[in-house]
Amino acid sequence: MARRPRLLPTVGTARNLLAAGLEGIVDRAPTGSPALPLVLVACSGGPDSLALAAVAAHAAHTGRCRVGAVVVDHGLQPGSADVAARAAETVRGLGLDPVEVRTVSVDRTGMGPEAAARTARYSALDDAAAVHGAAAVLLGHTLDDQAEQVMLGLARGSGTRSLAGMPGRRGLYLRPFLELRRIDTEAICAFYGLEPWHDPTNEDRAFARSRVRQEVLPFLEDQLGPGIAQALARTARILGQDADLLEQLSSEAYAGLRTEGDDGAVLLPEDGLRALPAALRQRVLALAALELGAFQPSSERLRAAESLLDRRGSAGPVQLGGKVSVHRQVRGRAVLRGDASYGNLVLSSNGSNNGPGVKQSRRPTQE
Ligand SMILES: Nc1ncnc2c1ncn2[C@@H]1O[C@H](COP(=O)(O)OP(=O)(O)OP(=O)(O)O)[C@@H](O)[C@H]1O
Repeated sequence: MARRPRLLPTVGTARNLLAAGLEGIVDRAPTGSPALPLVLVACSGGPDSLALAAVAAHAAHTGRCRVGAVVVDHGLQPGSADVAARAAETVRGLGLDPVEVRTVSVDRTGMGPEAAARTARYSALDDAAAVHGAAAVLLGHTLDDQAEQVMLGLARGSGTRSLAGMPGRRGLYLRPFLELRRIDTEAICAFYGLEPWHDPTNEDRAFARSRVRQEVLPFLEDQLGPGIAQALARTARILGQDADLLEQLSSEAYAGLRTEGDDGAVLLPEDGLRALPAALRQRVLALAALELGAFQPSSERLRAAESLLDRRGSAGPVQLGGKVSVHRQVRGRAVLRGDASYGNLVLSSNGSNNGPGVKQSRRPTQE
């Protein structure tokens, strides 16, 4: 009989990471209860999610939870159905139950292929979690994925939230392996005798992420010394905490400043906005835009909105996206005195509520 290799320290670390991630989720039900919570592994058949499935199968054997899996077939490459079927068979072999293959149709309108596949995948995972009443969905992202994400964010000139990378937990979704290296997930697969599938698109230089993985990070490691991936992941953790704080402070500031105008418009007093640090001012403007139904406005649009505070008299509108615009409204007396502190920034949806002196058809001050 083939002897099982000795337990790798990495396997122990991975089990501990998963146990920590599941804390507060699986310990709600008593051990052995018929209503054990179900955890679903989102499994592509690649090394990261296959290692996660194996480690999660071990968690199921401890009797604390049930573990199933969802394999999504994006149908984008020839043979994708076979890859999905093989992944499903492998995780069934690990004892996971239920195991589902979901075939999705990827709508690429207005999106790159990666983003379109991601959107379709998350919608399938959301649905599977709802159908099975899952307590959590596990994703196999590793420290290397996090480092690549931060690097790509730096290259785009992103802000704090984006540079904070992927969260360890958001809603139902958990990423217990964010502190593991990709090389570790390969070792875990080898330990369990699993043969992961290697996605050829991960090697495709047409994708910026592949170039970061294959060329940029190895180059930086060569030039700056080892540990660059860990350093980038550490930056993500630090910025994640900073972003949480900034978001909390801006929510509080928004609640303190916001009043309602006519037709559902949101009024923000200029003197209150000016008194805020710049980092909060733009976030407060973004919160108002989000409340009115815009997507997260770009930093250029937010800067343009903020610059209305430097104008004399009524000004704008500046478009913030999603039919939400902002204009500066100054009361008559204030215009005469040139006293900006008497004005409001008025955010409204559908171009309604463009205050005195601002014609609806006027072009945005800045895009
Ligand atoms: N087709 C899929 N079906 C189910 N889950 C998926 C699928 N593709 C990705 N995922 C989930 O999203 C995570 C990140 O996916 P991504 O494509 O960034 O990495 P990957 O290199 O494919 O990961 P892996 O090594 O697990 O295949 C995966 O670890 C997995 O949990």
